[in-house]
Amino acid sequence: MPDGAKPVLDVRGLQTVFRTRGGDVHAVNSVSFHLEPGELLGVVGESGSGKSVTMMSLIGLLPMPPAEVREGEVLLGDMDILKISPAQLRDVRGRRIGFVFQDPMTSLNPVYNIGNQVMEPLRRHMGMNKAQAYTRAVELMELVGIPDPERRLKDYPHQFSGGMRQRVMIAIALACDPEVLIADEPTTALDVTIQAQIIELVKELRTKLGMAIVWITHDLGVIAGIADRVIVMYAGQVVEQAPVKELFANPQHPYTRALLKTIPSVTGERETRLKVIEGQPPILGAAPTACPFAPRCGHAFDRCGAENPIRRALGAGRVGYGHDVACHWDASKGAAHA
Ligand SMILES: Nc1ncnc2c1ncn2[C@@H]1O[C@H](COP(=O)(O)OP(=O)(O)OP(=O)(O)O)[C@@H](O)[C@H]1O
Repeated sequence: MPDGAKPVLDVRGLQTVFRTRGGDVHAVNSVSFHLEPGELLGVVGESGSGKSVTMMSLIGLLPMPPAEVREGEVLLGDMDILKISPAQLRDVRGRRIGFVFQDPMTSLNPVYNIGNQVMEPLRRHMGMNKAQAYTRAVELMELVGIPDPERRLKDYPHQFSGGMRQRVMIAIALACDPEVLIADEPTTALDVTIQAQIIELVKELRTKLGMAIVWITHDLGVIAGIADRVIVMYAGQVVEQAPVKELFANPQHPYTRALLKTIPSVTGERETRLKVIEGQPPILGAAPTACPFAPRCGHAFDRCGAENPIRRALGAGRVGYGHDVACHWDASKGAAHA
């Protein structure tokens, strides 16, 4: 997409706080990113970096309270979906934005058969009658590679394997032909072979259907195989953004560099973790005023403890397009920014 063309989804300055008895938790701190038509945007970061809370905030799936979206805009086309009514949001969610989560067992209702659950969004959002919804449900089951769809629609979630349940979730997410699909660690609970099959399926569906996808994972190895562009999150902030090849070839942020070193490598028969990043991502009681990665960073200097760096573009581009990073240390020069 040329710089300046209209994104499908444009998230600007999103800030989400949990109000807990122990005080506020600043889970999402001024997050901005956009999604281009048909692209697959990877969102990476360790557990607790704010990936899920960001996505749940923007589709209104967080329990409020304790969560509170304090600031930001989420533009889906021209509509700010943070400002619409709960009923309108329910319609957007499911019809224009589909989502798939990590554990399909908790997302599927155990007391309804699969047919009911695949047909539900078609009847609710697309106004289909029972016969139309059934025909479309059979098509969807075929689309996601579930054999013998007519028989399988009568089955209940517990009669499906983990991988097949995730295929059902994808069928439900795609039922209304959404513009955006949000997949939050969709393969984490699955074993490696099934994981690879689901990733292949999503790649195939993307080519066939052309929707834009946000794929959340802590696994950069997965991202390398599927994403067009990546945002790296730390402490509820975007710390780096780049096209996938650029990110792997020329990582700038010390956190991204450390994450890249944690990609498992296969040595003989054994998978080894090369290096783990020492320490933990912080739980923030206030919006960060210093660089939240500084305590774990080998390049930190005075300024990092005093000022939270804002994202700056590498080269002539704009932040959010091309390559940008939020760091006081200039990786290309191996020195602090002037
Ligand atoms: N209900 C809640 N109450 C208080 N804090 C919460 C709540 N849910 C999430 N958080 C906090 O929000 C921050 C971001 O969590 P989030 O789940 O978005 O991280 P994540 O990057 O998606 O991690 P994971 O990969 O483990 O899902 C964490 O510090 C977490 O402790």
